[in-house]
Amino acid sequence: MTTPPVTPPTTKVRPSPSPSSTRKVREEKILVTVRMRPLTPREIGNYDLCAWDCVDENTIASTNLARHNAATYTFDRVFDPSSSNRTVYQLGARDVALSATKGINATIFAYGQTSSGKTYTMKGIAEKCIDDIYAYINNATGSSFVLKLSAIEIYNETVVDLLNPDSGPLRLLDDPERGTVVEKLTEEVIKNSQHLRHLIATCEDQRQVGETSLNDRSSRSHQIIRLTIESSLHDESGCSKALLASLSLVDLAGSERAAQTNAAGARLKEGSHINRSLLTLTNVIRKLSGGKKTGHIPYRDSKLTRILQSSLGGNARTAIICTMSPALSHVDQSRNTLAFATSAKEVTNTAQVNMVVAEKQLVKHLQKEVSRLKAELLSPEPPSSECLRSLLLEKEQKIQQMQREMDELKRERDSAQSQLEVVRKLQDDDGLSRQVAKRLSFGGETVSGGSERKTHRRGRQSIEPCVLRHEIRKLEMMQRRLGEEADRTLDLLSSHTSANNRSIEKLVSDIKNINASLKDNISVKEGSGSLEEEIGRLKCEETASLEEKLESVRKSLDKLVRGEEGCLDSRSPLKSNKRNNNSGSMPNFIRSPCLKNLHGTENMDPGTHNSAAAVDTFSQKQATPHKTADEKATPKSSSTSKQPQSSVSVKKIQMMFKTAAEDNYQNVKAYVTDLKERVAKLQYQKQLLVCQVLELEGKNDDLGEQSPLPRNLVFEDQKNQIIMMWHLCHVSIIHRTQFYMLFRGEPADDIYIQVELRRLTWLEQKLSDLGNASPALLGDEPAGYVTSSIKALKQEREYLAKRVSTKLSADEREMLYRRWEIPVEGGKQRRRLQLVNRLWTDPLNPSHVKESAEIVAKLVGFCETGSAEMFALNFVNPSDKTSWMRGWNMISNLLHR
Ligand SMILES: Nc1ncnc2c1ncn2[C@@H]1O[C@H](COP(=O)(O)OP(=O)(O)OP(=O)(O)O)[C@@H](O)[C@H]1O
Repeated sequence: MTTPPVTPPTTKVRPSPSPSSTRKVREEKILVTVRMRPLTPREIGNYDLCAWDCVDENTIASTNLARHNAATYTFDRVFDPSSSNRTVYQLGARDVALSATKGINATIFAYGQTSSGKTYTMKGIAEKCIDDIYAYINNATGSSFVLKLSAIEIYNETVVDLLNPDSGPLRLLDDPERGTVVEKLTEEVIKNSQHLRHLIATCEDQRQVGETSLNDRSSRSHQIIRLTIESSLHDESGCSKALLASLSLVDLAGSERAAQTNAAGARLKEGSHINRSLLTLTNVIRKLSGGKKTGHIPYRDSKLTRILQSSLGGNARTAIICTMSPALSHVDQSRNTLAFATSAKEVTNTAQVNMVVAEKQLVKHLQKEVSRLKAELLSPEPPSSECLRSLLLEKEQKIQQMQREMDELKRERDSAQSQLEVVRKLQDDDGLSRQVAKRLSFGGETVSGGSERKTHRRGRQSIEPCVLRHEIRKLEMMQRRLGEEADRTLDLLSSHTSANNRSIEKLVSDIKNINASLKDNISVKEGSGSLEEEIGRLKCEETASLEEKLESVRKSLDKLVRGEEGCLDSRSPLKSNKRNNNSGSMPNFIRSPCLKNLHGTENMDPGTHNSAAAVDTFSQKQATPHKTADEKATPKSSSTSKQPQSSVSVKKIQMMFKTAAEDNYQNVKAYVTDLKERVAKLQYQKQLLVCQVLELEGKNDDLGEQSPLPRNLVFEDQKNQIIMMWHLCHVSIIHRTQFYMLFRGEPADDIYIQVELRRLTWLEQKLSDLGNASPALLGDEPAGYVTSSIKALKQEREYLAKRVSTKLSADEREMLYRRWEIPVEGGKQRRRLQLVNRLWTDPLNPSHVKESAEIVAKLVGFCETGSAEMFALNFVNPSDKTSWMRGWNMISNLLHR
């Protein structure tokens, strides 16, 4: 199949400069779907359970999880493991992909942890896209199409041309018209669909070569295949009109890296690799999903987000297919994927048809536009009073809206303050404070990430003093940054105003004070001081003082904003009656530009000395608490009469509103919002930290004291955690059985339970670190340590299966086969193995666990009077395989007694 007449671009094409009203802008949310792949043979072999269920075509829910971990998510579409690539394409990508044939940019992403099926899905999507695009082209009459393909891979923030890998790393350039472009990127003109398929396969191969030469490179690199479609329509005059759009197919790196980086935050372990692009992608999505499009979106923080900027909240239609494994062992990663998908659902794009015109047409259009503007400029007609009135009205509305936002911010701040008060009070009350500490430190996110993540989940690990010290340092750093930021913002504000403004001076000195006090705090030497000192310092730290200072800054800002209102009010025919008490009564930086304009030389009132002096006198009056009778008697009109209002041209007033007021509103608003956000964040983090410190103190003080929870509840909770971790770490089922039978929650068992919990938590962390450090190992090639463990578990099951015939009577065997639904087919040996293979496979089902333990105990001949000391296992590094397996040897020795 060949493309109909290809028209090589004879003239350079540019985006159409036609007025926006003639270009249709389409606002729509990103299409977000989730695809759950089947369990892999490896996962099945590891007795992994399904942790998720596709409840209906939009909903996915956790299953097999404890109730407090249960969750339900809804998306535009959810694809269960039986869904084919065709279904996923048709319902999750087709509509978006085909937009590219109609001049609208389109992007399809696959996001998910490694081995969740991203590449599998994107290959299917690419295939189906090619079919559909060529079907469309073949049916379109009167148009000609030019298709071009480019492909890149981003690995370690290096961009490589997949169509010309020898070209080495490529640079990104900022093109004023096209946005970010990859310099010297090969773009192949496509001859036909076979050619396109061949080129895409070449890119895949290229990626595969990378994979073999550098281990798990594919799971760490992002691949972007971009198909550019230009469709041209020729009219009789010979001018051509064209639509130009691109379809980007993006296969992202395994998302566990983003999650890992997020979790660890600034405390990321040395040496671990950060995939900046993925982290930035999640940040960008998170910010955009908060409805922020005007604030700073960190597109420029990574190459991936720079290249795909238009696809994330910009001029494109976007579909994201989130892929996930159903396995219980990947439940955390799947949750991260679903959280990402949930954020992505909220992102809105503004796609539009990209019209391009030939140069001749463009020149014509621009000439017309120039003449129109010239005519407008030469027009002597001043703006009508109606026009002025509407301008004022608009400004007034802006002010009111800003006022409402300020009130809202104040309310939020007050509520944050009262929460802080509550926490402080709770600190005074020992008993209560510990409960709060528990709730806060186990329930929510802490300042730090990585290791605390486990603490939250298990709720059992203590926090190391050095960790807390580090957290405190981090808070201090953040405080310092806040101060610096405030300084910078203030400089910016000051640049808009007259130098003699007292309010600004006060603001400057307030912020300098804050900075000085912050620097004092930071002057404590890094690493010095004990934890107690840190806690003492933290407790008596002047949060309140920082707050007071910021409050003072805020008040200054409030004054400025009120002054701004006055500035406008004094000129507003609509508002001056309502608010003439305040109007024009405050010298301020918002007003200053107005005054500057008004007191310009051509409009200078001969009776006025100069504008700065006028402002100064005015501010002095304001500062004087008791006015003299004369001053009071001074008619208001006399001061306002000095304003050269009447002599100012309408155009100047317009200019004044357009520039000075607008700039100042935005600056004040952004500044206040930023301060508020940062203070709230710091307060929250401090609360968490204080609570953690309290908890630590409580643990240290009360070691041996009675737990606030009844013993049996604590034991049940710990037992369930242990059982789940046995399962996740593939621990010997004989070990599980003996432990389960021996320890029933007596006070003397505590130490063994604590040791087992710590051992398993550590082991699980270690295994997950190993897996995260080398994501390919989580796929079809699990880590050697895990493999050894699983192998040992299998051997143990085979061993136990042999004992079924000797240790159980025929009746007992039959009864068990019936109870455990072991099919009759397959012979005795097979049935025995099937029975044993089912033991200890459902950690969340207490009766299953109990029965499993009873059967294993019977098979091995355990009685409940075993020696507890055998459980004093060592903490060894799994890299030391032999010592790590020693626990196994102990168990197998038991078997051969
Ligand atoms: N929907 C599915 N149905 C059947 N098998 C699947 C499905 N999705 C993925 N697989 C299989 O799972 C394995 C991993 O898939 P794939 O390589 O696509 O994962 P990935 O997310 O791209 O991994 P990586 O990030 O490491 O590149 C492959 O063997 C693939 O064939």
